[in-house]
Amino acid sequence: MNNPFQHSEEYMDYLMSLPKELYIKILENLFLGVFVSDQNGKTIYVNPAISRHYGRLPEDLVGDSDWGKWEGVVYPPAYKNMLAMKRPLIYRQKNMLSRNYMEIIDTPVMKEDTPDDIDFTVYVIQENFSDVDFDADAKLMEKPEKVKKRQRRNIVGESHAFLKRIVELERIAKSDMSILLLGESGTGKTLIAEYIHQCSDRGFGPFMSINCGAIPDNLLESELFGYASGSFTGANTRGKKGLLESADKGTVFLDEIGDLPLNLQVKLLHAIESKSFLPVGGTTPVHVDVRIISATNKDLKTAIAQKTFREDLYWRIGSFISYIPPLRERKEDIIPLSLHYLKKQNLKYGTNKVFYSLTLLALVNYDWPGNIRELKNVIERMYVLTSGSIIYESKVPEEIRMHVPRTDDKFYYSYDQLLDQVKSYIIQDCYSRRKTSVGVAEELGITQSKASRLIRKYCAKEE
Ligand SMILES: Nc1ncnc2c1ncn2[C@@H]1O[C@H](COP(=O)(O)OP(=O)(O)OP(=O)(O)O)[C@@H](O)[C@H]1O
Repeated sequence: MNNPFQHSEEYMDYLMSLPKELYIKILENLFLGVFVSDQNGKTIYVNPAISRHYGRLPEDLVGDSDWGKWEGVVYPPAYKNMLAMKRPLIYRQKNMLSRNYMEIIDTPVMKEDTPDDIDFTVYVIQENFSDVDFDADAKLMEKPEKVKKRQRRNIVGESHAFLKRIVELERIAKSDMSILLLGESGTGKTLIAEYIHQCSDRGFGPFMSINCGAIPDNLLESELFGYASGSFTGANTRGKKGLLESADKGTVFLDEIGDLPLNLQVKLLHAIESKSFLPVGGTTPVHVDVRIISATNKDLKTAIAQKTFREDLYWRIGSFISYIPPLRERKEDIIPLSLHYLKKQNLKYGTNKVFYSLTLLALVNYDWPGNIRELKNVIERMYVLTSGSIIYESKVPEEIRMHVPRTDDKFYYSYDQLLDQVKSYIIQDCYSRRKTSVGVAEELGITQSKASRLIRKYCAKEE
């Protein structure tokens, strides 16, 4: 297609005078994924944003004309249709890494002298933004100091599933509403609770947290509410402030609230409603001004039905309820989080280690039952185990490397794609152990030339 918007000669001259580095920087910093293929379908340019969608590094894709590799992550392929129609195509594809839909625009650029021939094709890829709360983002833009705060914190996440919650919580932070964070262990509830506190007007006040499930019941009451002098044997004679009092003008984070014993649930409910309570053994009420943020990975609705959690307390602590999705439901965050934790290790030890692309792919394909806590541990472990500068897939713990993605979504993988994935895992695993095509051929009972071909296909860089 010829570009209908032709520049004037002067403007063209101006564009030509700009340094090449500027164009590279612009493309490299685009949030949208861009890649370009030549007239034969060979990839000639890939920007870093593509890694977010495909879990592969640009350098691993450039020079590649094996569309099967791309089709393995995006379904259905539309490239051939675009070539036949010779006009821009706009369509949606399901990203096989994140399971989200992406919007893609393929634009063929025709040759100047033979306008029927494609010179190259530009592909622009973006997530589906339909569920983004643009109003909330616009409000944040009006308040640069808030955005700065957001950047200051160590909260990493680019998926809409995650960003949507964060933007919502940033808004709620300003009010004094109680917040209940629900989500599996390791999803970042504690980190987010601290962030809410930072974003709130209480940010300069204290942030006190307690794990209700980790402290024996008999100590929990005095930890929370403090005790009066001489209230029990062994107690400090001057008495002790409890967590609620220490957090006055700040925020109290009650982690594992589902483990709070029933008698303390009653006392907590009363303290929240009257903004005062009696310390253990005390007779004078203590008045406090605190905001309560709670978290649990338990199903509180079931606990209410089983009468182990009070419904009135549930509504008190959960004026706003936010569900922090597990990592397997926001796979787009795996690569940014992995890079974040690798960067931290590099900074700590003054090194410059990088991931091999298949390492990242293996991480993305795993379900992470321990969520971000597990991911962080795995990155730190791989970092320590790598003596060179590239963290190869062989350093990924075996249970993660051998994990074949779930296939409960039938539309998700075709039979051929599934077969290809399995082949890829077998070859990669065998090659990471045997190191040579002779070894792979021997172990799998195939000819060496077939082994070499499969290694080139599935572990291209390592051969
Ligand atoms: N979005 C994030 N960006 C960077 N690091 C994160 C993020 N979310 C969580 N982490 C890190 O993952 C680890 C676990 O997070 P956190 O303790 O907040 O989870 P949790 O949901 O409170 O877990 P639990 O329910 O077991 O208490 C921490 O080291 C935290 O710093």
